[in-house]
Amino acid sequence: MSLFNDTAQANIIGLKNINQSYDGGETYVLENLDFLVEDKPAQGQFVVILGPSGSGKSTILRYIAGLQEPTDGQVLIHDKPITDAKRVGMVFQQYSSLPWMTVLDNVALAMRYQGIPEKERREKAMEIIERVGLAGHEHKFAQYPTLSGGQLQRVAIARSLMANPEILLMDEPFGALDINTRLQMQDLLASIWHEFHPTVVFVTHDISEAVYLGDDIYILKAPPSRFVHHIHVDLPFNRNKETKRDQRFIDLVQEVEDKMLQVGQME
Ligand SMILES: Nc1ncnc2c1ncn2[C@@H]1O[C@H](COP(=O)(O)OP(=O)(O)OP(=O)(O)O)[C@@H](O)[C@H]1O
Repeated sequence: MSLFNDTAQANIIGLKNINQSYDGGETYVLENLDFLVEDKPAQGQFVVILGPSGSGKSTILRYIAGLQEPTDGQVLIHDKPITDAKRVGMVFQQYSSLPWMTVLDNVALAMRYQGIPEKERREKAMEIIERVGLAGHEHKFAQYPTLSGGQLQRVAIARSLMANPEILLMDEPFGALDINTRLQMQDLLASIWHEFHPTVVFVTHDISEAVYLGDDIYILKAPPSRFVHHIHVDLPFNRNKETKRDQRFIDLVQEVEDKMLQVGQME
């Protein structure tokens, strides 16, 4: 039985029958992989991908961003072959800002190629800088240690939001942050998501983070990888610190952990 709802009217993301080899077909990182994300316009959704190290999570994000084509298979956005990934934003674990530019210039740059006048670009950039909690830092260079790791990830999120992405891809965005900053960033992301409601595809190794942020969690097995589990997160829409003490949250974390242990033992 498919893990995905293939009766959905329309999918915003469709990976179909994907095979990926990096050594000319001797071994496959991904084999017969499908990944469908239903289109929920004006509502968005938050999908989390978990899987062992090397199971192809970043590879999957690169397909959706249009940065890489699979060895075989189809990559569809809105049920059409991916042609233009302009409305796909991406945030990586490593800071993806330009360190020789200020925070304001980094954020405004995302709109430079859209033909929007500079004054308007800067005003819009300042709104988003304020939204991610960086007001007062806009004239600093986007580099460490002028800004902390958490602040640099705020810049990366602000940059990605500027383009008003329909799809936001996040590859372990909080993986390098200390625990307090990580928790703050999770709440920032959750509130931004409620406001902008893009479709987020989020990769993490942190199970508690996956359950806290996700609507749906998909788990990859080790290579040759494909998705082997789907867990729907039936927690309230608005989550906060209290949610993590809720018995349902604790049970879901346990369920995901059991499934991760199980995939670790799969051939
Ligand atoms: N361009 C490439 N050339 C060769 N091998 C690659 C390339 N990109 C990825 N791989 C290999 O494919 C496998 C999957 O890589 P990928 O980065 O997608 O996994 P991941 O699940 O994101 O890993 P991690 O959790 O460790 O970040 C790894 O074995 C990696 O070495």
